[in-house]
Amino acid sequence: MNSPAFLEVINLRKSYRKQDNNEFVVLDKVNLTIGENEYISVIGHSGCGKSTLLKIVAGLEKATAGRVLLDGKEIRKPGAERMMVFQQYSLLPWLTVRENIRLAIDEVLKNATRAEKVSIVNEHLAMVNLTAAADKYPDELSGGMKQRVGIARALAIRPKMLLMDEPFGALDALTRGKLQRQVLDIWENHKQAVMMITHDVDEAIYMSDRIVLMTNGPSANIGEILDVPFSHPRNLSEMRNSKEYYELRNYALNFLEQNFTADD
Ligand SMILES: Nc1ncnc2c1ncn2[C@@H]1O[C@H](COP(=O)(O)OP(=O)(O)OP(=O)(O)O)[C@@H](O)[C@H]1O
Repeated sequence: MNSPAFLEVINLRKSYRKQDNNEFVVLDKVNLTIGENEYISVIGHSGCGKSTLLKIVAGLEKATAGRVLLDGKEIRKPGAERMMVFQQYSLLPWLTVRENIRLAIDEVLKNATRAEKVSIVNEHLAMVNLTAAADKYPDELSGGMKQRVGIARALAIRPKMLLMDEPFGALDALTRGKLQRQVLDIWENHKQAVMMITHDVDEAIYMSDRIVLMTNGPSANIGEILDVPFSHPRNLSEMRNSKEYYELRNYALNFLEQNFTADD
């Protein structure tokens, strides 16, 4: 089932030095590969190190030991081939929707002509249904719209890999469902490697090809990786009517329950 490795996380360890000078090991012996067109979700209890893992892949944090390779090359710093979408929208409030997306394109696609840049902005505004809101400022947008700008901005750079840290976590259930569908539509049409952190087992099953279940920290690592047995494009109501859906859901929930500690 696994496609050839595009992202390779090899024996990754991340620790911090505590105030008493002892080492606090967040992640230890983490091994993971992600295929070029694969959508992976990472689930685990709060504080187990999911964001730390994502930040190391993004190049925002350094591993203490081990290696992370993208397309065979070691990741040492952030790069435009890996774009990050955060739970909080991180838009520049003094720029319009269009300008927020354009800024990212100006920074990364330096050789594109002005006309090409305008066309990329328009294409990505349309992709997330924001054409009508293009000239609005972030303050004038709902949470779901802001998150769509963040996603359009990340995709506009045409990254090889999309890194998302609970991208739907701050949204109400209805908006979350709509945005999950939209992101899945985009991904089903323009496949790329995705690593998405979520706390929501249903979201992980709906969207991803494989689900990475992390053990609790300290020294967290990968407990199990579950294959999601549904092909794309996916239909949520059909999936929810199937036995496999509930078996997988229960399996993942049981895993998380068994790894529950007093700190959670
Ligand atoms: N800069 C840092 N210095 C010291 N400890 C840190 C630092 N960053 C993270 N940690 C610790 O590493 C552990 C993992 O944090 P991380 O944010 O990766 O967890 P998480 O699984 O993403 O949590 P959540 O689901 O709550 O977002 C936590 O115990 C956290 O306190």
